[in-house]
Amino acid sequence: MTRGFYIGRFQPYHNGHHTVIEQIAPEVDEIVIGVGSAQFSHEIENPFTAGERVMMISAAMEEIGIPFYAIPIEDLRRNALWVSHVYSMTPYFDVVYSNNPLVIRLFSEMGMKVRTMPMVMRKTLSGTEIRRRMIAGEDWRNLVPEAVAGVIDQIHGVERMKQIASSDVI
Ligand SMILES: Nc1ncnc2c1ncn2[C@@H]1O[C@H](COP(=O)(O)OP(=O)(O)OP(=O)(O)O)[C@@H](O)[C@H]1O
Ligand SMILES: NC(=O)c1ccc[n+]([C@@H]2O[C@H](COP(=O)(O)O)[C@@H](O)[C@H]2O)c1
Repeated sequence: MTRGFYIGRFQPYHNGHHTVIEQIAPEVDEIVIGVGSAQFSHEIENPFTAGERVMMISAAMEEIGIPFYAIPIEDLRRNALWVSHVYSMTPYFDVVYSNNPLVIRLFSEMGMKVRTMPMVMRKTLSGTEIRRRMIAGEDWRNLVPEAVAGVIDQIHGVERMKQIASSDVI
């Protein structure tokens, strides 16, 4: 039994994340998905709650069909303790998948096996670009799995983003 760990903020979960998970799936029996910066929501950079992000991930994972756990993980102001904090919240895992230099360093220093994944269409498949498009009223739906667009509609996510963006200016 091999378990992989993949962490992100998933603000929102998009097709870049989905492609990474499709690539991880054949290499492991189960995936532990860490929903990072879980304490943040209703901010321009972090509009969605951890629970909403769990809904997006769960909806998207249905079409991949591998057993998974989506686990919210709050940030900790002590990088040296963060890996232990993650371990305390998750099922055991054997390998970490990340492109985040700090995540790679912290897990590597603890002796964990870490794999990086190629970036996919990074100009458009980025949370930052998708949030920008949502606020600007541009098309973002083709950048996320259909099931994720459904969750964002259900929670009136775009309306929230626009409202947060306008009150940020005031
Ligand atoms: N297009 C992509 N292709 C492959 N990996 C990606 C892509 N976008 C993000 N990732 C990776 O997925 C993990 C989680 O990313 P994250 O949730 O921060 O998304 P993001 O698009 O980078 O978000 P933001 O723009 O809000 O910072 C990171 O390791 C990141 O490098
Ligand atoms: N000290 C900490 O709290 C700490 C350290 C490293 C990564 N993280 C979190 O892990 C996640 C990494 O995801 P990204 O690769 O999407 O940035 C983020 O939510 C980040 O805040 C937290």
